[in-house]
Amino acid sequence: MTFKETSLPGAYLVELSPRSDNRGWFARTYDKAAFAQIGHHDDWVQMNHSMTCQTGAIRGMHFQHPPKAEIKLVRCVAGRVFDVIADLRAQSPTFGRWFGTELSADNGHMLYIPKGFAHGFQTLTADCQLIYCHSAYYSPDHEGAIRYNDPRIGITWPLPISDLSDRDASHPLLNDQFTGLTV
Ligand SMILES: Cc1cn([C@H]2C[C@H](O)[C@@H](COP(=O)(O)OP(=O)(O)O[C@H]3O[C@@H](C)C(=O)[C@@H](O)[C@H]3O)O2)c(=O)[nH]c1=O
Repeated sequence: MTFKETSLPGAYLVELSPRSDNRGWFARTYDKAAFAQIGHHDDWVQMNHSMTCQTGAIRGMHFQHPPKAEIKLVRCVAGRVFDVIADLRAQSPTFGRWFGTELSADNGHMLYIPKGFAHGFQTLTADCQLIYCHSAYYSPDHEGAIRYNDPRIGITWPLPISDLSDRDASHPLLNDQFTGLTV
């Protein structure tokens, strides 16, 4: 696997190195020693799997507040998604900026998302499935989110929105009082 740092420091696109033969291919998706090279030493304590039916659906933009802030490793295993992170780290030189990339079952890429980032995605095909590794347990009391269309972040989504949960449609917009997350 190879790690390519994104435009947001500490967030990496992880490309797999599949070995192919007549049967198909085999690829390592996590390697503790390899991830140590990018400074990752936490354990994964929870894995989640989601399926999103409609093309154009958005889920996000989610994070967990400290002390339950979490690192995520996200991979698309069916379909294609436009995966997005927004840097909410208080001391970050890229605070408020976003990064988006395509994750798909075909390209096998993963996105490594440090603590202090909001994460979301838009499906580019029907029936998209994502698998997440998390460094912290789900904690409803610490759930945080920013609105997918927050003008202070300005994410450019590739498709018209076909589906969005009521909750994701109503997250509060950022304001001057929000100076970032200390993680
Ligand atoms: C995230 C999560 C949700 N749930 C429950 C809460 C709810 O009843 C149901 C669906 O939850 P949500 O609507 O939050 O699902 P979803 O919108 O898919 O949430 C996910 O969005 C993407 C963008 C992320 O980054 C993930 O970390 C996660 O926040 O599953 C768990 O039981 N455990 C979990 O870890």
